[in-house]
Amino acid sequence: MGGGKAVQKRGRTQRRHFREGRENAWKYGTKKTRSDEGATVDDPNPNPNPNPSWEPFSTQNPGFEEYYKGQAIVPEEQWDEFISTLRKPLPAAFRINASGQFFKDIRLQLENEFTTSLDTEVNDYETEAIRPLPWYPDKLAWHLNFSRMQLRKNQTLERFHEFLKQENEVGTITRQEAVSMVPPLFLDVLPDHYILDLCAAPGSKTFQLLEIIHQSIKPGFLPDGLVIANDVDVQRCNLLIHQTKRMCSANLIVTNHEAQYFPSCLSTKDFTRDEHGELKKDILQFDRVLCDVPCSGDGTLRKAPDIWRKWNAGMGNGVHRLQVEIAMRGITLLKVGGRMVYSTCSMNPVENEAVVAEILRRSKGSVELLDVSYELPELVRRPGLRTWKVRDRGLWLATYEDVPISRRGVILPSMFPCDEICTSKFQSESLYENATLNNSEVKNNCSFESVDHCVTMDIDNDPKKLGNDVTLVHISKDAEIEDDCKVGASQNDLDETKAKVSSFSLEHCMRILPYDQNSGAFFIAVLHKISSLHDDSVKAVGQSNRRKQRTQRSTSPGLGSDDQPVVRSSIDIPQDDPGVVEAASAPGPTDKFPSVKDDQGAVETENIEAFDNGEDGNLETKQTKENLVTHGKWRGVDPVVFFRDENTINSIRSFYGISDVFPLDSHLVTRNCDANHVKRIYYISESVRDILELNFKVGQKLKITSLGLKVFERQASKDNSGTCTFRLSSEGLPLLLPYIGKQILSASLEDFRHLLQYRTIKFPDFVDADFRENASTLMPGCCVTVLKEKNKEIFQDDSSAIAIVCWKGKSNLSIMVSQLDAQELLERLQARFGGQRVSGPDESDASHGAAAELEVSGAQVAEPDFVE
Ligand SMILES: C[S@@+](CC[C@H](N)C(=O)[O-])C[C@H]1O[C@@H](n2cnc3c(N)ncnc32)[C@H](O)[C@@H]1O
Repeated sequence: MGGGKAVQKRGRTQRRHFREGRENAWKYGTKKTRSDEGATVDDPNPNPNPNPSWEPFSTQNPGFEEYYKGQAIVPEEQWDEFISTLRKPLPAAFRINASGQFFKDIRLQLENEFTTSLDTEVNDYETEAIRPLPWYPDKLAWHLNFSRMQLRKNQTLERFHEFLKQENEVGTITRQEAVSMVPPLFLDVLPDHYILDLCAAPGSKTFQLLEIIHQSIKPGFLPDGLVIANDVDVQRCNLLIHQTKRMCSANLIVTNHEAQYFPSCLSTKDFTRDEHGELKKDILQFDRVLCDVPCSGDGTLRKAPDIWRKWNAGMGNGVHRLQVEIAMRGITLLKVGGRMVYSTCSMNPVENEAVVAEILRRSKGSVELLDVSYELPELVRRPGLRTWKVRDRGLWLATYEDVPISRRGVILPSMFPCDEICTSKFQSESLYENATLNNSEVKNNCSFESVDHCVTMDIDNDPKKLGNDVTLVHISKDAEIEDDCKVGASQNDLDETKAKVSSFSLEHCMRILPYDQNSGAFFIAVLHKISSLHDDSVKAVGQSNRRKQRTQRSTSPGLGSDDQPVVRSSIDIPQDDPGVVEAASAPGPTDKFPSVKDDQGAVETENIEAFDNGEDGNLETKQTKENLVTHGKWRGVDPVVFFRDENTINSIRSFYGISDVFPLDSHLVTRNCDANHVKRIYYISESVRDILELNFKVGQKLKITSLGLKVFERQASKDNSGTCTFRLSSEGLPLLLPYIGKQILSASLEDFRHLLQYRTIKFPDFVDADFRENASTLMPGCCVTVLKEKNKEIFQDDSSAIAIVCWKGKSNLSIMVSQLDAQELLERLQARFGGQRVSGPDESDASHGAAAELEVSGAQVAEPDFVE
């Protein structure tokens, strides 16, 4: 535990240093710093400071300039504009959460109130202070013509800053780099799509994907599709869980796998026939796959200027192979007819065009690169390159033949723009076998902090907040970065005529450059799977998968059913499915797992659940305990179990009068096998349930770290008589609201506001006599209060219905809404219905609140948020 605290403290100090350093970079602008002096082309940092985190960031790196000039990434005459834009701070951007109840109000507020007031106040800017991004649909994404630092420092922007902070925290907006919003838009997602986000953390694109599938779904209904968001890094998975929790989706599964080995889930046990008599395969394949792969991150230079100092050509080379493997796994898991987007926040052709070309080469006509020039026409982008070079240890290499033998394990044929046939010439296993960069080596070689091109919230100074600084752990590996620049003294005599031009139509790829629309840089390619992959297309990847599995088997004793021999069934298993494991010997659908108790007891379970809920206090406990569970199938992650305790389900249904139309059976899950000790119950959509059942059939190959929407939480009150043991959760309320028939009140605007303002109100203090009466005669315990709008009947399934979870005590009614959410709701009500701006109990003279007796106290009843 102590260790955990120390780590936390160190993390905070590091983050503070990082922020200070970053701000200095902008303070000093592009002025030379000491570390720039005497820098040569091949030595970007000749004067390494013993404490580099204190050094103001240099925005110079001659190696960088030479590399990208050499790659002709921009026309020569535009170079100065390109490089000077890279040295300027990145303007902030954010998205409005389109599935939020108040998204139209927020958009209106931006269009009217803020656009005008900011333009007037901030008069030293030539262009508009804020504007919607022209290429983002429905004015849902906005660009600020000032940086995050200016936002923090400028007094006239303070109110806007406060607005952004609050809205981001409650989840109505998400701060995200503009270019990072692009890839999901090219996926062409529909609400019934099964989507796999292979490298998903910290989750900004996952959030977008969820928004798209939830759009236009009526309250009380769920989309048919789902998103599986995967990331190899468990800590970053937790950021993703935190980030996407604000979306309140029952259609999300978060998994923790190396994307290149993302499991195949194919059950050969329960094959059924469809209406045409065809065998229906029970297999996990996706309509859409997003491969937003780890990369060198030099497209985020404007946001993370420390990359200037770290950048070298080896970073892109070092991550190329992993990128190809992840992309090929994505293609393999994609349904025929499906679409995959490959993207990076790097400008480097070795990480971009070279990877796309290798996908096309390996898939031998089964995959095509789409021309999407007609989509998002207002987004300025440049065509992909057809020719490029590779740089290794100070040498430019035009073709693979130029690679010294000693470097052939690191510099791969697929990094060059060779044609389709060059694969067979080069793709011998031995070459790839030699390239043994594993994930941790890759981590050391590339700047993972920059891959976080989502800015969760970095505009205030709270170190507990999530932001791009969270990934600082990956910085400071400079010493381990193979500095290619130090080896070769200067340019070699490259015979430019030898450089090949790719035979693929790589101009269909898109490169977004910073100076075109004052943004960061990004690379996007849209691929379409025309037919199943040929057997040997996946061979390279498949073989390495099996090699990997063999290694795992020999090193980790408790791999569970993943550890079964690979058995192919006689039934037609798609060829593009490496690592298929027949499910015959796996447990059938069940809600108990024999190994669970052995691996982790209930205590561990509860801790992980708590962590899942963003209760930071439990993080250390979880981490400490997790250390104990270092092996075994679950390795620190609790398995998911269906919650089928009929007594509890019936009592919940009856207490809240939940209509029979709303299915609870087989849609509720927990992470605790012991029904008597379950603390939280989650709701899963039909699509998620199907995947979960398939996962059971195949022996739980998917390592699920989170899924579902929290709908009920256990409570214990002073007086248990007649009260349901589970209360409603705020996250789940919008889904359940249309089906709730009991324990529901409708309040006038005045009483509703008072409740939000004072949090607890004694019955006689309510203004509306009917409300007073109804509230006092309700069963004690959890209940719902819906706002009764003037001249409007309450329609609970009306998407505009505003409701909150409350607690009915002996003599008062209290809200079970966090302070921040209450404040936000008060402001939304004020914006929508007018009236005075009121604030929560902290700022007011809480006479009602002070007088009220808080009967929901007793720490077990509510989360700290709800207990005053
Ligand atoms: C570019 S970031 C993804 C950003 C994310 N898509 C978003 O929009 O928020 C790349 C992610 O890949 C993850 N990663 C690195 N290697 C991986 C691997 N082998 N398999 C899966 N994820 C990996 C990193 O942990 C990192 O979170």
